[in-house]
Parts: sequence; C-alpha cells; structure tokens
Amino acid sequence: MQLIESHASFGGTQEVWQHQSGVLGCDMRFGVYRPPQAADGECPVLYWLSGLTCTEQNFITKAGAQRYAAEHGIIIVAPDTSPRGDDVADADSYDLGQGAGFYVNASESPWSKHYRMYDYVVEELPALVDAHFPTSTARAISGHSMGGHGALVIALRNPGRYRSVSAFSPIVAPTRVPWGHKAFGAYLGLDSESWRQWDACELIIESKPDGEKMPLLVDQGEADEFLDSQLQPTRLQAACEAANHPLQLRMQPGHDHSYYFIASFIGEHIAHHAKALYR
Ligand SMILES: N[C@@H](CCC(=O)N[C@@H](CS)C(=O)NCC(=O)O)C(=O)O
Repeated sequence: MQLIESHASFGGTQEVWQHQSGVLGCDMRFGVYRPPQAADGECPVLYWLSGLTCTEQNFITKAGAQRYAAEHGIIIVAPDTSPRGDDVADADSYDLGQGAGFYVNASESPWSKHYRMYDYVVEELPALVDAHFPTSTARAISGHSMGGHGALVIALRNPGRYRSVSAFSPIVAPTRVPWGHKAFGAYLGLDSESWRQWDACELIIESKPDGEKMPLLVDQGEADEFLDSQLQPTRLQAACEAANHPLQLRMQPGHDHSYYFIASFIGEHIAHHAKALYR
C-alpha cells in the first residue's frame, strides 16, 4: 500500500492510498478520512460509493463530509468506481467501462477479466482497510446514483454485514432504465434473468418475509435531471410497500443530481449512520 495524499482536515487527515488489487487485477486508489478519534482507538467505517464518471476524488473533494466524520468519529472509505488502466477494457461513453463499474461482478468478455467491483467492495477492500487502519467491526454503506444502487444492493445482499445503509439519488431499478440496460447487457449478458440479483427493487420484492429488513434512508432531488429517466424512486417506494420493508424516501425540492445536493445532506446521513454505528 502506498500513501498518495495526506491532508490535515478537521483534526484528522484525509488520505488517498493506492494498492494492487488481486480481485480487479490492477492498481486501485481509495480515499480514507481518519477522524481525530482514530488516533486513540478503533472507529467504525462508512463505505461511500460514488457515481458515474467519478474516481476516489469526487466525494473527498466535494461532499464536505470530513467535518461530520470528525464530529462523530467515523472513518470514511471512498473507493474508485471501476478497475483502471491501459490494459483494462473501456468504452467511449461515460456510462460504460472505466468510471462505470456498477458494483457488479461481470460475467461477459471482455469485462469479466477486471470488472468485479462487487467482490472488491464487499471482500477485498474491507479486509485491506481492517488490516491497515484502526477500525472497529461496525460498518455502514452509502453512495450516490450508480453508487446508491451499489450501496443498496450490497447491503440487501449481505444481511448482518452493515449496521445501516443510505443513498443519494440511487438507481433503484437498473433492470428497468437505460443506464442499467446498457451496463448490465454488457457486463452480465443479454439474459436479463441474471440481472435481477443486482437490482435493489427486485431484491426487496424477492426477500424472505422473516429476513433482515434494514431501514433504507434515501434522499432524492426533485430537480434532478435524471429523476424520471434513470432513477424512478417511486419504484423503490412500491417495492418497499409491497414487501413491508422500511423506507424513508425524502424528496428534496430544488435539488439537482450534483455534489451540491450531496453536500447539503451528507451531515444528516452521517448522523444517521453514527446512530447505528455507535448504538
Ligand atoms: N452528465 C454527466 C453524467 C454523469 C454524472 O452526473 N455523474 C454523477 C454521478 S451519476 C457525478 O457524480 N459526477 C461527478 C461530479 O459531479 O463530481 C456527465 O456526462 O459527466
């Protein structure tokens, strides 16, 4: 592991680390905010998954999360959004290939060689983080847009692994919208039956009545340019109602899809996670 950046921030440090990922078969970078409390003992970890076109930089430079992570004593880990490198498959468009890993394990050539972001976020990255940073066993997960989809799917598929989950403007039903059709068609193949295990709404509808029902906190801007075409949060509302799954969906007037929206509510999300992480 190599330290790429370190900046003092709110009594802690915002760091960027690089490592060789065995799961993805390439070098990967991730941000780690180390709150002041981590100097004296173990802290819980919030994993943040960013959206299309992002690297590990977008969240750490734009969300303003450090102030709240320092206040609550939470380590925040923010990985890149796909495998990277000249020998990693890519596409010309912003919504497929590098910067658009969709937090799935690809089964189709040429993507299957490197695109295993689900295994990276669920297995390899937490093991690495736990080995190198003063983490407690308590974990939470959140994300934005494609990363909101990732956070919801990862939490729903791994009962007991996370204490809380939240999302900003998530792609709640990728099997039913253009971004998902394009990415899943490429990464998972044309048999859409295999897509359903990567769709938050499908996972909720298919969940066992007596399984874990972790409450979902979702913020969505009403002026989001992708609201009707790609995000469609009413699908999540309907799935949660049908399956009796607790959901707090907050429609936020005037807000768009950008990090200005995330910065406006990240403090409330971190407070929400802190309650579960320090319960
Ligand atoms: N219109 C955008 C679509 C991509 C987009 O809005 N990405 C969101 C996540 S889905 C984002 O976080 N962008 C980076 C940023 O705002 O810093 C583009 O073509 O770049």
